[in-house]
Amino acid sequence: MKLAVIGTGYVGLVSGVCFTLNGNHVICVDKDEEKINKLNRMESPIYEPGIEALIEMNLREGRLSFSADLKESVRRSDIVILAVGTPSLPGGEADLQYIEGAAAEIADAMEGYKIIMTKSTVPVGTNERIRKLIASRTNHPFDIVSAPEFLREGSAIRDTLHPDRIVIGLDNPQLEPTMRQLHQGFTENIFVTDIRSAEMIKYASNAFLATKISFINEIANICEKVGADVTMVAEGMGMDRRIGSSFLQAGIGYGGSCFPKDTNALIQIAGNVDYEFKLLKSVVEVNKDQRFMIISKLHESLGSLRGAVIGIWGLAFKPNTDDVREAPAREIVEALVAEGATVKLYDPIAAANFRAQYDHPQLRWCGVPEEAAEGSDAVCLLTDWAQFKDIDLHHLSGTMRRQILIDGRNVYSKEQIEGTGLEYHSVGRPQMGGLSGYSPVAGAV
Ligand SMILES: NC(=O)C1=CN([C@@H]2O[C@H](COP(=O)(O)OP(=O)(O)OC[C@H]3O[C@@H](n4cnc5c(N)ncnc54)[C@H](O)[C@@H]3O)[C@@H](O)[C@H]2O)C=CC1
Ligand SMILES: O=C(O)[C@H]1O[C@H](OP(=O)(O)OP(=O)(O)OC[C@H]2O[C@@H](n3ccc(=O)[nH]c3=O)[C@H](O)[C@@H]2O)[C@H](O)[C@@H](O)[C@@H]1O
Repeated sequence: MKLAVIGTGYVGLVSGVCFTLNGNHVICVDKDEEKINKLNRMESPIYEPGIEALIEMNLREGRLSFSADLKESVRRSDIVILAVGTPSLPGGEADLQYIEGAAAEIADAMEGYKIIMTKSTVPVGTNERIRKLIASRTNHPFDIVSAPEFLREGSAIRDTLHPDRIVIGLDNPQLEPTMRQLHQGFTENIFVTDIRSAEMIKYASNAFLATKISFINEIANICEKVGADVTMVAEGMGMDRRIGSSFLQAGIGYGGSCFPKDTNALIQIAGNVDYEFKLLKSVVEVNKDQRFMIISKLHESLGSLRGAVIGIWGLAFKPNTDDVREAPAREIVEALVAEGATVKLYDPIAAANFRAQYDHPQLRWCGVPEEAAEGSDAVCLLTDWAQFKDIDLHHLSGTMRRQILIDGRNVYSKEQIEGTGLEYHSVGRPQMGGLSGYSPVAGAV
């Protein structure tokens, strides 16, 4: 089959490249000519392990091409996939301007029957809006399919090629065989449903995962006060298959381009039909507060932060990505600057993106994690990059002005901390290192 994928962000590029692997011909389209030029030079505009090798292989084998010409690409395709952004408007609801703009361009380019498949995350009813919009601009026949995407940044290729499930929302049952053929080899678990339910499955899934994270973060906050260890609690909970062990890692909360945006959008979707989604509102509120736990722990150890030097390890919203969209690090760094600290920042790949969005005379940019720690009063680990696990903490402690390590992602074990001389604080675990162990608050036991 011939596909045109509109938008070369994570979703468009990764799904476009992966659709070539089961024999389809794919044109990845973007109106951003800079991105298309980069891709034609076999350079990926996104950081995703393995993507450049796949681009190179498929370009060479002639199954993949890149174009800024949407009209021509649509004309040459049987299936047109919408993978443009749906960012948040100031009120939280999804901004559909890119979806509507692309749909109008597709309609104007059509010269025959097309399947228009939406991979972007869109509010319930959007695919029907797309249908009306296209029908108002062309007499050519077409069908609409909702195919929400569940990939994660950093493991996007594996998630696409080996998904837990593929969700397909359609109202023309004759499309089902084509949809199965399109996804052939990815998984047998293809869940076919109606369009509105497919749209809702995407928001409900992201909201549920965000809920698990905020839930375990609140349990962690309680664990700290009662002397329990949240990593043990999560492990013990996760053994119950009804609960599951994933997304129970306590820390400084979720960030990224999707959970914050999609939870707010679902609150709005509910609000539009006069339903107050109280649970999800709390999930968002808990997440907003959780990052400031880092600042509270710094206050506990250092008192005032005026004149303090704080090292920051990790700026990306999670490891294996250079994405800093809605990264908790941003507000933490801003708070440190506002309190008068000098902040030494290190991230293996996201520093340039972070700096492009936020810079300040109190910030010092570091090339290695040890440099960010040197002369610091405290180091705060905000992203669980694998490299941090292997740092020589004994040596590090000797280079710091005060030996305080605040681990916002529970990376280190008791064994790694013992004997380093570091006063170590993590999330929801009994205190280890320089200070004495936990002392239960009155009434807790
Ligand atoms: N980033 C992720 O990990 C995931 C994202 N999603 C959803 O997928 C959608 C896309 O997200 P990202 O891939 O992050 O997108 P992105 O926002 O990074 O990129 C979208 C691209 O579309 C292009 N574009 C916009 N209008 C266009 C037009 N009319 N013609 C051609 N190109 C156009 C833009 O230039 C941009 O390069 C969103 O709805 C998002 O919620 C879903 C699952 C995972
Ligand atoms: O709709 C989307 O865009 C995507 O959003 C998330 O994917 P992603 O944002 O790439 O990253 P995750 O791995 O889900 O992590 C999100 C955030 O939650 C945090 N997290 C995750 C898991 C956990 O146990 N604890 C935790 O704090 C991470 O540090 C990160 O900040 C979903 O996992 C994908 O299924 C979905 O397709």
